[in-house]
Amino acid sequence: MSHQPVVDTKMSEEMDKPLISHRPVDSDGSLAEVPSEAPKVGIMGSGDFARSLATRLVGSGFSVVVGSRNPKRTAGLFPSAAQVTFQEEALGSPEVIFVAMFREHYSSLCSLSDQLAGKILVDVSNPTEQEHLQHRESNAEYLASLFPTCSVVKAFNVISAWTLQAGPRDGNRQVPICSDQPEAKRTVSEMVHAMGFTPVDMGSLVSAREVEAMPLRLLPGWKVPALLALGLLVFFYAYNFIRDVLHPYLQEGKNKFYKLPVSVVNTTLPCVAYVLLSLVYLPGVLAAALQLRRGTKYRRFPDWLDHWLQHRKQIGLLSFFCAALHAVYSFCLPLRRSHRYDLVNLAVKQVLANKSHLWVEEEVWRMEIYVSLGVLALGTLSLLAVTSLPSIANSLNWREFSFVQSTLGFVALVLSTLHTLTYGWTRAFEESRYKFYLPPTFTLTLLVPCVIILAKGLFLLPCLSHRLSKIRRGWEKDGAVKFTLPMDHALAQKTSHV
Ligand SMILES: Cc1cc2nc3c(=O)[nH]c(=O)nc-3n(C[C@H](O)[C@H](O)[C@H](O)COP(=O)(O)OP(=O)(O)OC[C@H]3O[C@@H](n4cnc5c(N)ncnc54)[C@H](O)[C@@H]3O)c2cc1C
Ligand SMILES: NC(=O)C1=CN([C@@H]2O[C@H](COP(=O)(O)OP(=O)(O)OC[C@H]3O[C@@H](n4cnc5c(N)ncnc54)[C@H](OP(=O)(O)O)[C@@H]3O)[C@@H](O)[C@H]2O)C=CC1
Ligand code: HEM
Ligand SMILES: [Cu+2]
Ligand SMILES: [Fe+3]
Repeated sequence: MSHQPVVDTKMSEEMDKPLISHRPVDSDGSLAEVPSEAPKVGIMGSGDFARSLATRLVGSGFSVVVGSRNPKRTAGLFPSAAQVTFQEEALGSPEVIFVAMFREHYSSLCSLSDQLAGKILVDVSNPTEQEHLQHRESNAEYLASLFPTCSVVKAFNVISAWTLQAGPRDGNRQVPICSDQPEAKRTVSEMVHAMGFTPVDMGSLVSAREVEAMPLRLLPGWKVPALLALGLLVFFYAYNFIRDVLHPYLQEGKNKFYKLPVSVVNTTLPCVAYVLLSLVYLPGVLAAALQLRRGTKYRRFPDWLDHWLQHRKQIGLLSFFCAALHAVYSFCLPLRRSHRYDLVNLAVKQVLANKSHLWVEEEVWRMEIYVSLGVLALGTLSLLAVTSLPSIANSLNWREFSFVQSTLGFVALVLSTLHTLTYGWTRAFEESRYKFYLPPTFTLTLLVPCVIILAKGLFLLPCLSHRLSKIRRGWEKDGAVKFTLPMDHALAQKTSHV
C-alpha cells in the first residue's frame, strides 16, 4: 500500500477527511486544522475483538459506534469515547461496519439488511480448523451471500485482539485484505494504514479462504524439516546409546550411564547437524544432474525434489541450531567432574606404571586441527544463518545472497567434512572401535557429503559445466521438451504452493 495521499477523486468521502494519526501538514509545516467530525466507523458485536478494535480505532482518530444486543450491559467495557448502542441504531451513519461476530451469528443480522444496504462490511472472523474444513466457502463469502447489496472486505483476521489493543509495536504488522469491490478495499486499506498496520492486497474475495487459513497454519514449511531432524536425533541417539553405553554394560559390565546427558548427546547433535547440512546441498546436486541428463531446464522436477528444494532453508537453519548446540556442549566437555576423575585416574595409572611425559604428537595435531576446523565451519554457517534473516536478506542483492548461501554454504560443508575426518582419523579402520559390529557414528554421516563434494567437483569439469550453463540459459538438447509442455503446465499449477 502506498504512503502517498490518494489522488482518486472518486474516493469515498470518508477518506477525504484527515485522520488524527495522519494529520495533513500545510506547506509552512504547521498542522492543518483537524475537522471536528472524525470519520465514523461501526462495530457489530461487543466481544473481545470488538473491544480491542474500538480502542485502537478511537486511538487512531476514528469515531466509533458499537452495535450490541445489550448495550447497557456492555457499554462499561468500551472506551468512553466509543458510543455503545443497539444494533439497529449503530448502523445509521457509518459507511464502514466491522462484523466482530462468529459465523454462526451472521444470519441474525439479516433483519437489518435494509439499513446495511450499500455499506462496507468488514469480515474479521477466524474459523476454527474444523469449521475451515467443514465449509467450502469462506466466512467472508458467506457474509457476502447474506448481504448481496453490501461490499464485503476480509481483513484483520490475522491480528489478535491483544495486538490490536497493544498497537502494532511488536508482532506482525501485515494485514492481508481482499474484496471484490476495489473501492471498498481501498477504504479499508487506508483505515488499516491509519491504525499503524500494513495492508497487503490479496485480490478478490475468493482469496478469503486462503486468508482465513493463515492463522491456522503453525510455522508453515517447518513440519517436515522438524520431523526429519527429530527422526535423525532419535536414530543417532539410539545408535550412540547402543555403542557407548549398552555395549560396555553388556560386554564388560561397566556402568557408563553417566554418559547419557552430555557425551551421548554431543555425539548425536553433531551427526544430526552434519547430515542435515548435507541434505541442504544434496537436492541442488540432484537437480543439476537431472538437468544434465534431460538436456533441458524446461521440464519440471519431480514433486519430491521440488518440495525438498523449497524446504532447504528450514533444514539449513535446523542444522545450524544443532551445530551451535554441539559447539556449546563441546566447550563444556572439560568442565565435567567425570572428565577430571578420568584425568586423575590416568595420571595415577601412569605414575604406578612409572611412565612419564605422555605426549603423542600425532594426537595433539589431530585435535588442534579438528577443533579449529569445527570453529571455522560454525562461523561460516552463522553467516548463512544471519543472511537468512529477512531484514538482512533484503539488504543484499541476489548475487550476494546466493554467494553466501550457495558458495559459503558449500564451504561450510567442506569444513565440516574436514572437521569430521580429522576427528575420526584412523578410527574407522580400528577393529576395537566396532561395537556389536556397529562402525563409529561419524562414518555413517560421511557418505552423502563426500558424494556431494565429488559431484560438485565433477560439475566443474569443463565439458559438464559448459553444458550445464548452456542448459541454464535455455539451450535444449533437440526434441527434449516439445511434447511435454501442456502436461508440465498442469503440473506446475498443481504443485505451485509454499
Ligand atoms: C544456516 C543456513 C541458513 C539458510 N538460509 C536460507 C535462506 O534464508 N534462504 C534459502 O533459500 N536457503 C537457505 N539455506 C539453504 C541453502 O543455503 C540454499 O538453498 C542454497 O542456495 C543452496 O545452494 P545450492 O548451491 O545447493 O543450490 P542452488 O543455488 O539452488 O543451485 C543448485 C545447483 O545449481 C547450480 N547453479 C545454480 N544456479 C546456477 C547458474 N545460474 N548457473 C550455473 N549453475 C547454477 C549450483 O551450483 C548447484 O549445483 C540455508 C542454509 C543454511 C545451512
Ligand atoms: N479474539 C481474537 O483475538 C480474534 C477474533 N477474531 C474474530 O472476531 C470475531 C469475534 O470474536 P470475539 O470478539 O473473540 O468473540 P466474542 O464471543 O467475545 O464476541 C462475539 C460477539 O458477537 C455478538 N453477537 C451478535 N449476535 C450474537 C448472537 N446471536 N449470539 C452470540 N453473540 C452475538 C456479541 O455481542 P453482543 O452481545 O453485544 O451483541 C458478542 O460479544 C470472531 O469471528 C473471531 O473469529 C479475529 C481475530 C482475532
Ligand atoms: C565451534 C565449533 C565446533 C567445535 C568446538 C566442535 C568440537 C567437536 C568436538 C570436541 C568433537 C568430538 C566430540 C567427542 O569427543 O565426542 C566433535 C565431533 C564432531 N563434530 Fe564438531 N565442533 C564444532 C563444529 C562442528 C560443526 C559446524 C559440525 C557440522 C555441521 C560438526 C560436526 C561434528 C561431527 C560430525 C563430529 C563427530 C561426532 C562423532 O561421531 O563422535 N562440528 N566436534
Ligand atoms: Cu511443502
Ligand atoms: Fe460453522
